[in-house]
Amino acid sequence: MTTPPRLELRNLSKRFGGLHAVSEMSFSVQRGEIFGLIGPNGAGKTTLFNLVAGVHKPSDGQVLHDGVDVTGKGIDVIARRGIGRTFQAAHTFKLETVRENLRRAALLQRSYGPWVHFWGPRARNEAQIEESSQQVAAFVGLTGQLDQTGGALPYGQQKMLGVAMALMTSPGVLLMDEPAAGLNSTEKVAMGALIRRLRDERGIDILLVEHDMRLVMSLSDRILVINQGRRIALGTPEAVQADPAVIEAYLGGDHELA
Ligand SMILES: Nc1ncnc2c1ncn2[C@@H]1O[C@H](COP(=O)(O)OP(=O)(O)OP(=O)(O)O)[C@@H](O)[C@H]1O
Repeated sequence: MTTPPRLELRNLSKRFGGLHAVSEMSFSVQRGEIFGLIGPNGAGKTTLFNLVAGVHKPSDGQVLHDGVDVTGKGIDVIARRGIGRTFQAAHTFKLETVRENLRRAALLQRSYGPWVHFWGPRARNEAQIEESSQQVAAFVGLTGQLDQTGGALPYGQQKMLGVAMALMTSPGVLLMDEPAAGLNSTEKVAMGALIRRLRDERGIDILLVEHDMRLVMSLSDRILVINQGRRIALGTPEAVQADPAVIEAYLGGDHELA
């Protein structure tokens, strides 16, 4: 029996009233893959991302994770299945230490849904959480900052903390929404290296939504380009950059395609 793809979208659509934000989208993210998702402003990237993450319910179509239909499941179920999403820097807890942020992220996964009363924070082994926090902090380069408050970290490290928090839920696949946004060029290089290590050293597959073309082109194995909610190209970075439909979609846009 062949192994199912990590994520598979089948004819997925999302309408907001009369607006077709995502239309009949089909693609799969394979094991060991960094899969880029790009498109001009308003193309439907965030909507698609939120459909996979369980924030929105699709109007039509299916989402499969490891071959299991998870269509329309909520964020709690999605997270518990091992589909993680990075926390935006804005969603880290600024007044709490890095260690406390990581602990919260570990507990979040347990504190949703009907099991909340059984899975109260105490039910999880605190020593285990501390050990994971140290491992995750070391992995993203925040060991020396464990006792600093989130708000005291430079912005680049706050974004690293957002990735670290996602790792506390041990995801098999990670949805990353603009990990490079707001970073300077040195921080972008560090974030790119981290994303590669997530795949290479932790075996985490990545669905990457990113406006920084240089980064997405250099990291992704394959890239899906969407515009007005529809697929316009899917292929290697080289193939999509040379695709006339992609060049056309970006002409006059804010983003350079190189
Ligand atoms: N909750 C919502 N209600 C109504 N319309 C929405 C909603 N969310 C998104 N849209 C619309 O759906 C379309 C796709 O938006 P989306 O945010 O997914 O695009 P995007 O590719 O992520 O854009 P950007 O690159 O600017 O973040 C847009 O026309 C947007 O206005």
